[in-house]
Amino acid sequence: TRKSRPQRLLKAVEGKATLGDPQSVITAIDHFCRHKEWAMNVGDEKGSILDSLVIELSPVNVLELGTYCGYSTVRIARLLPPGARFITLEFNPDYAAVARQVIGWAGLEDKVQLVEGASGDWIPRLREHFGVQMFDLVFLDHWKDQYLPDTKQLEECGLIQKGTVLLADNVICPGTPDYLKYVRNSPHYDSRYYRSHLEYTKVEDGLEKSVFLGF
Ligand SMILES: O=c1[nH]cnc2c(O)c(F)c(-c3ccc(F)cc3)c(-c3ccc(F)cc3)c12
Ligand SMILES: [Mg+2]
Repeated sequence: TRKSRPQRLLKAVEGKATLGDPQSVITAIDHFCRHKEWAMNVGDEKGSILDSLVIELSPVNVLELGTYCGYSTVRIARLLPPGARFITLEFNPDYAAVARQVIGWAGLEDKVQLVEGASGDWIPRLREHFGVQMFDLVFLDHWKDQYLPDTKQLEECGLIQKGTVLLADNVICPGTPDYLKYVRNSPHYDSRYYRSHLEYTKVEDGLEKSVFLGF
């Protein structure tokens, strides 16, 4: 059967990137998505905003919800300090299989723990399963309807604490209205919108950065 889009994206990485060179993997994916086939990676424009935030935060414990092909996983992992811990959750096994290979091609497999399954099932088990106490950064980039319930579950499990930064993709396109209303109206979050564009297009989209202020 015809290869899937993620598999074609992986072929583009294998054909163009240099093994062990994360930047070449990022460049190869962006080229493929801009010139061959659009795919829902955070992309180069929003990716640069993500980079700046990771560099500024220098997070030790990072959670990504929604791995897809591993593009943002590579963008984040390549900037983490030694000893940092990075868990990325992916629901779709086909996406996870491609992401493992993309992350491997970037030479970052030792920095990332890719966990397959539903975020709602895994969030309550992260502490006892991975020994993580809290996250410094959570990148929300999975299913838009899951952003709010997963955030509430992370709060309830104590995995979001004073200073934790939530960064959410696609808050305009396709949009996450209930999540935006929550973080923007809650006295427990300091929220701001980074205006950008839907990956590889001129359509408006952006990232919402929300800092938890404590209960
Ligand atoms: O689902 C997503 N997760 C994470 N990031 C995403 C992302 O960065 C996107 F740009 C899109 C997107 C936006 C506009 C569009 F036209 C197509 C796809 C989606 C998305 C939205 C609705 C769907 F039915 C399927 C995919 C996602
Ligand atoms: Mg996205």
